[in-house]
Amino acid sequence: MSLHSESIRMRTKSMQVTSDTIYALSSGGLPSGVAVIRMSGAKALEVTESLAGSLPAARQAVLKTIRTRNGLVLDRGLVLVFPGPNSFTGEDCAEIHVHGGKAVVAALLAELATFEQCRLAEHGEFSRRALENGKMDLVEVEGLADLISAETEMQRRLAMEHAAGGLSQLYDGWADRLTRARALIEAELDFADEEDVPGSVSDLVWSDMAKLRLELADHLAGADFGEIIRDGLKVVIAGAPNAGKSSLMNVLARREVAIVAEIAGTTRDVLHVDLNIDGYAVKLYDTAGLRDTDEVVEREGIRRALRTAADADIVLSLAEIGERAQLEFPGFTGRVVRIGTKSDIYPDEADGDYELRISSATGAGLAELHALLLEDLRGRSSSLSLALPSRTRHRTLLSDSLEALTAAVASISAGLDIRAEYLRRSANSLGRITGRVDVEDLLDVIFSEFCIGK
Ligand SMILES: Nc1nc2c(ncn2[C@@H]2O[C@H](COP(=O)(O)OP(=O)(O)OP(=O)(O)O)[C@@H](O)[C@H]2O)c(=O)[nH]1
Ligand SMILES: [K+]
Ligand SMILES: [Mg+2]
Repeated sequence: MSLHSESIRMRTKSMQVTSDTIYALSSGGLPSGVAVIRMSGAKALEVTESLAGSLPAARQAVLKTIRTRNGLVLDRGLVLVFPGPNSFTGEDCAEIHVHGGKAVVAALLAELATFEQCRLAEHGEFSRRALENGKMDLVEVEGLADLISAETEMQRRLAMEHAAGGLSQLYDGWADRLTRARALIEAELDFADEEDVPGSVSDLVWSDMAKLRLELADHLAGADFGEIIRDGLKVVIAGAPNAGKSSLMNVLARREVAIVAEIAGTTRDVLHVDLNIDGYAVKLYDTAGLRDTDEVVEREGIRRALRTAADADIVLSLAEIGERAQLEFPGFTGRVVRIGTKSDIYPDEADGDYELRISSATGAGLAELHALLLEDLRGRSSSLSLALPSRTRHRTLLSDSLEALTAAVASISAGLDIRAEYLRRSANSLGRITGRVDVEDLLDVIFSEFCIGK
């Protein structure tokens, strides 16, 4: 077993480790044209053979009649086997593709349950086994989960980058550089009197580490954008009562999400819809109109409105063009877009000082609002690459790694052993993102690049 899977096994020890063969309906809701039932574990092939009469060649789809052990025909369908370790989980795996009728699938699952040591898989258990067997690292598993829940094109691309190992490759590459630097330093420390070690490698090491520090900082700066792609851009509609906030929400959502009325103070709760703006997920919030009031429920609504605005990426501050309201959003440091509403009844272009003038009634200005949001989104990324961190977990560990690397580079007057220790910590934090360890690599580099074992 590799050190990698060893470390993951240790980390996941608290999880249930069993030798059960698991099965599940891996395709979506029923009824459907085809339903895929997946199996993984020691008995997967034996069970498949029992159901299909014989086993197809590895990784080849063959049409079979699927029967219970009593000879009752369940269905005809494609059968595939993936003997381990060349499978998704690393264990023996099989797939049976049957017709996606509820009774067909129920009958097949019931038959599977009759086999010893076979049981229905728990949530994510196939992926967990793949992780435990070193088939995927943590970032890839997270990416796979994101890929399955992706609803917009950008979410899909980001998830694909993670699931396919793009991000892991980056982190592994950096961890290798840190390990190499440490190896060179350790060699200088331990074997400085031996001839085979280059005299002073320090300059090379530290200039590469300074470069790596910049790359890491640059990458970390992309976390904001990565999180916005994954979680959606938070856009909050705020403004005075009757400014037309709920009307805008409804027209952007293309359905009657919020109650619209002439009565000021109609909206109390924070309402929310998910939009897809050219492939980007946008979370749009409608909030209570902001004003001084003694009414208890409305006051609570206003408190929630301000709290939601404080958390926003963008606040759309709406005011009826004739009203000229000036609003404050305490705690919010992002972009406020001042929007004048009901332009259909205020045709004078010179009225008020607004970035945009809209009418939810006629649709005027909505294309410009759409363009503004899209431009804002695109402006948040400095590169075209989607190898971006997208979770708080990534951000925290990358910050730890950067902090340690910064300390290593900056501690010029400290001993090499101390600086090497900072490098170790930096690599360790990267390794914790993907779930890899680097001890073995360190030894490999030391013993392969220098003939110090003489
Ligand atoms: N002419 C015109 N009327 C509008 C427009 N947008 C909204 N209104 C009207 O303005 C009134 C208030 O609209 P709402 O969307 O409920 O306003 P709001 O900002 O959500 O109000 P509160 O929830 O009470 O804070 C309603 O009578 C709407 O029909 C518009 O673009 N043009
Ligand atoms: K209203
Ligand atoms: Mg409203």
